[in-house]
Amino acid sequence: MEAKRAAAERAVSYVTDGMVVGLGTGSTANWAIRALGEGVKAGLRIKAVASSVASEQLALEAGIAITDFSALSRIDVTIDGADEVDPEANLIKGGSGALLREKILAYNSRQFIVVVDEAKLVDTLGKFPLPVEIAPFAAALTLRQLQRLGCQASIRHQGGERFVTDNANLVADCSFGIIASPGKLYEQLALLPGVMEQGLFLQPMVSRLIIGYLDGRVEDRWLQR
Ligand SMILES: O=C(CO)[C@H](O)[C@H](O)COP(=O)(O)O
Repeated sequence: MEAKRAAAERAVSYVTDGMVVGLGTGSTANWAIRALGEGVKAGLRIKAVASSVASEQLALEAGIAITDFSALSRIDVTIDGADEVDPEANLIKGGSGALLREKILAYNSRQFIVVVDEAKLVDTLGKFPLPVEIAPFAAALTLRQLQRLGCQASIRHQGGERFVTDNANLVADCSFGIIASPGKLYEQLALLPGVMEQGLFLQPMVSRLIIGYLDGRVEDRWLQR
């Protein structure tokens, strides 16, 4: 918890007056939202856009005003977590099912800052099942196509019910074990009808990677974008 918090708080130190800030989703992003809320209470002036209903609620509770996606023409910085990070800073995201809005924010931000604890670092992506957001009406067909790519795919459930995203879609969790070529898989998934978004976030997308360690260290890597 402290490692996630330390990484998130370092990321928030890059937010300055007048910025439009994209808010990620998940426990690490939540630390960033809380820290931003403290900043706002102390006088920081920002506009924020949230990647999920959950993050929007937390932001409002923290005193951060939320702007609608449709009202934005630019996003200065988005701060978000990840489920896995490989040595090239390619990511798996979507553990909380917010991948579609998260990717729109990341792609449209001048800076995309990823905040993780050291447990998220991997040599090769794929141990964490890759979340893929799919259209509900064609779920069975799309699931079969995903399986043909060499994974075990299943529809995500929560509390005994199918998990429904904030965009009214479903999530297929795809266990590949090892993703030998993230670029090739990205293209294959991008070509599949019924796939609304995939949890692979490939470089060059991340502009800064901040890693919190259990011993209290924070590693802050600037990556050209
Ligand atoms: O992609 C995400 C949500 O869709 C999260 O950033 C990812 O699941 C990491 O979560 P946490 O910070 O709780 O470990």
